Amino acid sequence: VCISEALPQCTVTVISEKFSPNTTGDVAAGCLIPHAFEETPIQEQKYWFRQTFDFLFNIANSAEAAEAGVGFLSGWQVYKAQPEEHFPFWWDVVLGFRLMTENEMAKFPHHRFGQTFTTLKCQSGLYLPWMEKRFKNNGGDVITKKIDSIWQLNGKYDIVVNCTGIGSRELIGDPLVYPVKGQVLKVHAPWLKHFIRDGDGNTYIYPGINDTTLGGTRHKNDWSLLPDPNVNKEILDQCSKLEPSLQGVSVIQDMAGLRPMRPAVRLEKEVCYMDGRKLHVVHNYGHGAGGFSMHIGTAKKATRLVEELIPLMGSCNTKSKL
Ligand SMILES: Cc1cc2nc3c(=O)[nH]c(=O)nc-3n(C[C@H](O)[C@H](O)[C@H](O)COP(=O)(O)OP(=O)(O)OC[C@H]3O[C@@H](n4cnc5c(N)ncnc54)[C@H](O)[C@@H]3O)c2cc1C
Ligand SMILES: O=C([O-])CC(=O)C(=O)O
Repeated sequence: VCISEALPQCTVTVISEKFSPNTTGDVAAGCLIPHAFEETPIQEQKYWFRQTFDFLFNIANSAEAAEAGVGFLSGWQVYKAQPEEHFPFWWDVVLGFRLMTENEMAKFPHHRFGQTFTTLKCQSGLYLPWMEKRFKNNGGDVITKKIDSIWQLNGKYDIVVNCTGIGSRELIGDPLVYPVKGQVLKVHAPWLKHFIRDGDGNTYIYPGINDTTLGGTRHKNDWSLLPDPNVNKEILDQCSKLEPSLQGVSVIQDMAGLRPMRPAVRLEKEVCYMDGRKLHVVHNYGHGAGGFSMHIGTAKKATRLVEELIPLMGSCNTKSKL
């Protein structure tokens, strides 16, 4: 979407094995709360988060909010022990961040410290199709296909933008990207209006438009996309401890997805060579547990990298194909 809007001189084709509702993003809670990447400078992560927040803030305030599935969500992040940082790097990007009062903490007898703020949430089942429509309205083309080698694209496209998430492990042979399986439950709990997240990241409750997402698990190097019924029980138990009104709640669906974890998001240009052939690639993958929180910031950077390559294209006087 960012490339097709910023670089109208290019024709853009999205090729993917799976589209919504069958992507990692469809499993995600879609809440904007960043997870820090160890090896990406914090100022850069903050900038990506701010760009993403500003983009979704505008959608949430527009007449398109309902169709796009984007809205504000307030809530509590609570900790069993004092966290290292009382004010995380993103505190002044979200709205109204403050520490919780003793009175508020009384709701969480097992926790000693808390933060409260308003952030944004994307209902992925609405947001992803809305983005796809926006892309097609810009003239973008969509093809459903698995790519076994990036060289399949050589000659057909001038630049390849690699956004394959965990697929990059096989497609690009990147050993740094690995799966962290996450399982969530969609439940019917319309009385809940605030999110509750344990700061350890292992228990969260995110009210959405049509349902509430309960999570979440983090199983490193587990490639299975099948939800585990025992884990469902654990999620319900943990979430009911945080929010006792969830005891006996009716479960609509269970889902699992693979977070494409990496020490840093890979956002860079690469020139690949094979048998005398040359292919320009822009990588944009490895968003781990923060794909929603950072997606517009990283997409804008990928767009700038593509823009830098355009003058090098033989066909730059006509239309570049991506
Ligand atoms: C349980 C859970 C909860 C989460 N909650 C949040 C949250 O609240 N907030 C947040 O910011 N993030 C959250 N995330 C993380 C977020 O979902 C991911 O960071 C994000 O979805 C990654 O997006 P992506 O487009 O890079 O990868 P994906 O969504 O996996 O998309 C990659 C696409 O590439 C395609 N592909 C891969 N390989 C190939 C190939 N060889 N050929 C063709 N196509 C290919 C796939 O079919 C897929 O469509 C959560 C994740 C999980 C699992
Ligand atoms: O941690 C959260 O609050 C949601 C999330 O990003 C994940 O499960 O990956």
